[in-house]
Amino acid sequence: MDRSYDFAISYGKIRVPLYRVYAQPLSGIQAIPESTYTGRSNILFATEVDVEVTGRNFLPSYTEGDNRNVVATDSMKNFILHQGLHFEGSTLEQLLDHLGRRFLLTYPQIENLSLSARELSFLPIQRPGQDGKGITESAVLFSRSHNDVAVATMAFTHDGEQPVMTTHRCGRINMELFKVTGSAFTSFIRDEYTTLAERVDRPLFIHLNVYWTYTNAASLLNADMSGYVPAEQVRDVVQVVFDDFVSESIQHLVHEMGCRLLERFPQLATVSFDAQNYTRDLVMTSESDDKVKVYTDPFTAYGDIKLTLSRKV
Ligand SMILES: O=c1[nH]c(=O)c2[nH]c(=O)[nH]c2[nH]1
Repeated sequence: MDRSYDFAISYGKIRVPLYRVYAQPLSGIQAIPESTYTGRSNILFATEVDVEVTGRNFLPSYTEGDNRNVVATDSMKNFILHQGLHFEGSTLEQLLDHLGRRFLLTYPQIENLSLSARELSFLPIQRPGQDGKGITESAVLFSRSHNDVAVATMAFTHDGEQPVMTTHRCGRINMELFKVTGSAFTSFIRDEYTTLAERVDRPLFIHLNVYWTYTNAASLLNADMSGYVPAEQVRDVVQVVFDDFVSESIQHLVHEMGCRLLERFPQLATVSFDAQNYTRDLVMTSESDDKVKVYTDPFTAYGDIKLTLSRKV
């Protein structure tokens, strides 16, 4: 039998949980008008890391059962956890850069590597100050948050002896934003398939992922964090735009968000959005006050709107 097929192969480990305590605090962040965020203590720096190896030299592990160029995914997990202790940075991206370079130096057998990190969000609990005055944040107790989180992905390869980063993408995912008034969707194509009413003012509920890349990856990794764009600030800009902007559609909204982000952060090259439409269906309007309404979940399929804005070169 002829078995000369084309191959697309990769292997790795997904969701390696890493809880590093007392990592380097994140400071030196430029403040922006839309956000109070200027850094974090990193007393608890928690993330899940994915590692994916690509290349050709481990093809024999598939075709012949020859594992001589295979790094056991269990060793990858141990390597990540071990490096967690040596990590001296303060961001997800610095962690991936640290891991990527060391993976390639440690395992020359690995041709190309993609690493992703997803924040495991923990927020300090609020409590009365030790002096009995005011409310302060605990320095030891953190509450797991299942809100939106920061993500990052980086790819690495060898340039001679040296590991190099080839691509990067940062992000904030799982935002869920409900705006009760100030969003429209009208004047779309109407034909025999149209049941949707024109809505000059709809309650717009979206699930939103935002991603961005830098023009120069150095501003992303510099120890001087003045060019770093924290995912929390991106979230805050996106939220403020949604709050302010009366959109004609989600397409219109994400375009405005994208323009505002590229204006706010000149160091960024691209911003991308994946927005899902979870707009609720109207059930009833109050007879005495037409601002007061009840909505319920809509039909379970949802619209999916995507956009990438790139600065012209
Ligand atoms: O913002 C929207 N964009 C669409 O393309 C669309 N399509 C739809 O049915 N509702 C909406 N809302």
